[in-house]
Amino acid sequence: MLQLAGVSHSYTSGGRKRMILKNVSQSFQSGRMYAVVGPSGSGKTTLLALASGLDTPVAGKVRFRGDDVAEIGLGRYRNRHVATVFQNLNLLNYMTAVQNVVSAMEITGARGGRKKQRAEQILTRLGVEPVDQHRRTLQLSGGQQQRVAIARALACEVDVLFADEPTGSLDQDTASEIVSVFQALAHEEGKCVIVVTHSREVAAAADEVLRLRAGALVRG
Ligand SMILES: Nc1ncnc2c1ncn2[C@@H]1O[C@H](COP(=O)(O)OP(=O)(O)OP(=O)(O)O)[C@@H](O)[C@H]1O
Repeated sequence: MLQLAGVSHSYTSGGRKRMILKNVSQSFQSGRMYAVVGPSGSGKTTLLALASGLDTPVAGKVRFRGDDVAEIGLGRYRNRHVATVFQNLNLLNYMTAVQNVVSAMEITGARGGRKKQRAEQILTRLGVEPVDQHRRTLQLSGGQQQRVAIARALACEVDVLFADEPTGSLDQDTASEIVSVFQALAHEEGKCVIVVTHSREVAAAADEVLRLRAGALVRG
């Protein structure tokens, strides 16, 4: 489904170049949940940015179903095939949960009518109660906001879902519920779910744990 082939990346700051990822190769399959772990600053978010088409590696390729995403076009790849739940969620807090999901459909150019009904269906599937679907997201709990952010990401029928530290601000019970949502998306809906996390519980729930250290990505 998604493949990193010899991916390297560096940043230059203060005139010095620092290699963050060194010749990383890894395949990601549909129907599986992956956890990317590693110490702070090891390059987890960088890896996510490259794999999700937000940035281009300095060397190597990111392939989606065999095609180089640079050739698909990063914008098209991001719009049609992948979605990301960012750490800060990026919700429009003055809007309701449903309006947030509908606006994501409009921004990404989702086709078809009945957007509101489709948004309600996605939110219901993710466990947001009907009464909460029509409240402003500002009034929702952290766990509910996280579900709305996932629903927004799923507003288009994407194949790959990325999440950056999705349980960082949640209590343990709510975090477990969100982890179950990711597992269900992988195992029941066949999505490829890639989660960057510091949490042992999230890592333990993944089908595969990938560890970043000194620019290399290793299993386990
Ligand atoms: N745009 C940038 N310009 C320069 N350096 C950057 C840039 N983005 C990230 N870095 C540096 O690259 C390194 C890897 O950052 P990254 O955010 O990928 O790590 P991380 O593993 O996600 O860290 P954390 O767990 O703290 O979120 C860090 O040293 C960071 O300061």
